Amino acid sequence: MTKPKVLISDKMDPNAARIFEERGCDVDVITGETPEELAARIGDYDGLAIRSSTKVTAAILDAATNLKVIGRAGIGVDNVDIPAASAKGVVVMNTPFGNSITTAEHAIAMIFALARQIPEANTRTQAGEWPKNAFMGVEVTGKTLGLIGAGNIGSIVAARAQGVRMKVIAYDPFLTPERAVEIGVEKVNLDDLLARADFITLHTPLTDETRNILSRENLAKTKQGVRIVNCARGGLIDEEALGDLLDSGHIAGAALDVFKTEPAKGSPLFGKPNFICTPHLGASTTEAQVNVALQVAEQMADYLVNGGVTNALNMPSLSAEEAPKLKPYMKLAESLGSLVGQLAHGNLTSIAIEREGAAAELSGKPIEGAVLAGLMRQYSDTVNMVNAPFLAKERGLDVRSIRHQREGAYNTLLRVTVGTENGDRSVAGTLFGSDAPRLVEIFGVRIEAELTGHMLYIVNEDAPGFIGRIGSLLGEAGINIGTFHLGRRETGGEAVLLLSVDQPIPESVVKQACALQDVKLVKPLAF
Ligand SMILES: NC(=O)c1ccc[n+]([C@@H]2O[C@H](COP(=O)([O-])OP(=O)(O)OC[C@H]3O[C@@H](n4cnc5c(N)ncnc54)[C@H](O)[C@@H]3O)[C@@H](O)[C@H]2O)c1
Ligand SMILES: O=C(O)CC[C@@H](O)C(=O)O
Repeated sequence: MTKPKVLISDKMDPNAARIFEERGCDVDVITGETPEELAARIGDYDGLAIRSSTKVTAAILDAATNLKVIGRAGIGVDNVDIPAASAKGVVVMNTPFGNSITTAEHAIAMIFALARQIPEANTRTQAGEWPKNAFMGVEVTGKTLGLIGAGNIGSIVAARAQGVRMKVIAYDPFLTPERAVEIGVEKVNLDDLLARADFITLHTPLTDETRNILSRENLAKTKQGVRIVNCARGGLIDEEALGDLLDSGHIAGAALDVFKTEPAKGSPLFGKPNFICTPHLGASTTEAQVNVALQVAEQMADYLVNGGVTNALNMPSLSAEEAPKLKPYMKLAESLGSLVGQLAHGNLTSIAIEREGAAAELSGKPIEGAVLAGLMRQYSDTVNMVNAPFLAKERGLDVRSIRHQREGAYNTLLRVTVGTENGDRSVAGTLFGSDAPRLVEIFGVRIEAELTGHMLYIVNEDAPGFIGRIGSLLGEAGINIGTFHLGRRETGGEAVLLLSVDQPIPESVVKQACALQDVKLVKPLAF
């Protein structure tokens, strides 16, 4: 088997390259390329490991003909066009926890730097001024810290701030009352936070809801003398309004690690005495960079080599432990999806995926992704588990996953039912042993067959002599039959024949089969 190839395109701790190699991937480290250079190179790679400098745009993804996974060594993925990646079937992963402590510590450092004006005092002292009377700081003890966003980083900031005896209030619409109690913060609304906080720190992603959350209007609602820290994302604060309120003295100080436009090389905030900044250093500690490099390489290699999915933003997680258990189900699910896709006529309006017995104990989402991939392959060559759910949604397909606790005739069973304008059509399959997928029912007829390679599906009237006739036809056409499976609704009723053959069946032979006595339908299949 050829080794998966990974490109590391941003400066990353060398542990990442080592892990990729140890896990069986070939790895190249090529940083600092222009988008055009990256686009010209990316077609060779199965994986792309990045930090924040590489911008994975739709144009890069268009050129990424082999790409299967993008791994962000860090949290924010605003430099990746996730909808475009999903549409191309590329998994996007991040490392949501590896740099949280480090970034929270940076926010705390900014709070202290602002409270005691350390950067400016340092500069002027080293300039020989000894400006002892120019600086009067504030204590943080007893002050109110307002968190906007109380997720991973916000809650670590809360714990550290409580350690220095600050009172912590938080605005986060997704923070449950129980979690607020657990992390010891008072949950408040945004106006309340703006009115009460002596220090405000931001810890949300940049979304349509959070963009400009500290707008001119909201900044004006803050307490006189407030100090503001942003180590989350540029774009959360109106930088121009911030500058005006720093000048007017309404805001006593501001510390930014992140800017609306990065690299920020000429902000109007620069040079203001009560403004301090760092060049997006929130995650820049040795510990955090080792953490995220190790994690991203482990996760990406796990996906490329074993199919395990961790911390994906556009696909359900699948542990490396669960991945091998799910593997035969994925094959079964994809074959069943493919079978209904090939056989159901008319517009598909809905699909139901039922799991029973042992299958009911497994994660439903990956199985759903595999069924949809099999089904949608009728419409697109580039479909896979990542983009199939998006394609299905685009086509307006109503997708339902159902988990049954009932005992059935099989230890484990998957049933796929599609709704068409001609009614519902359903197929079902099981695993023989622990890993051999088998079809067990097709449109209400019991039949046992392995869905593999080229097959021929025939519906006929159950009558003597038919099997001989179809055998002779295929034999005369030089087509070798591999396996032969029969099922019927009732004696003398409708019968189903499913046979595997060693080569594609020519159209002329299909036509001859259609013309045989008692035949109602002939359909070549491919898996
Ligand atoms: N400066 C850096 O180098 C650096 C390093 C790491 C992370 N970050 C950034 O820090 C931010 C927070 O990271 P995290 O790991 O804590 O993320 P997280 O997802 O754990 O937490 C984000 C929190 O924001 C909340 N939120 C979402 N929408 C909101 C809204 N409209 N109003 C208020 N709260 C809202 C969410 O409920 C969640 O609790 C991210 O933007 C991340 O990219 C920056
Ligand atoms: O990689 C970096 O240095 C920045 C990381 C940070 O912005 C993140 O979102 O994880």
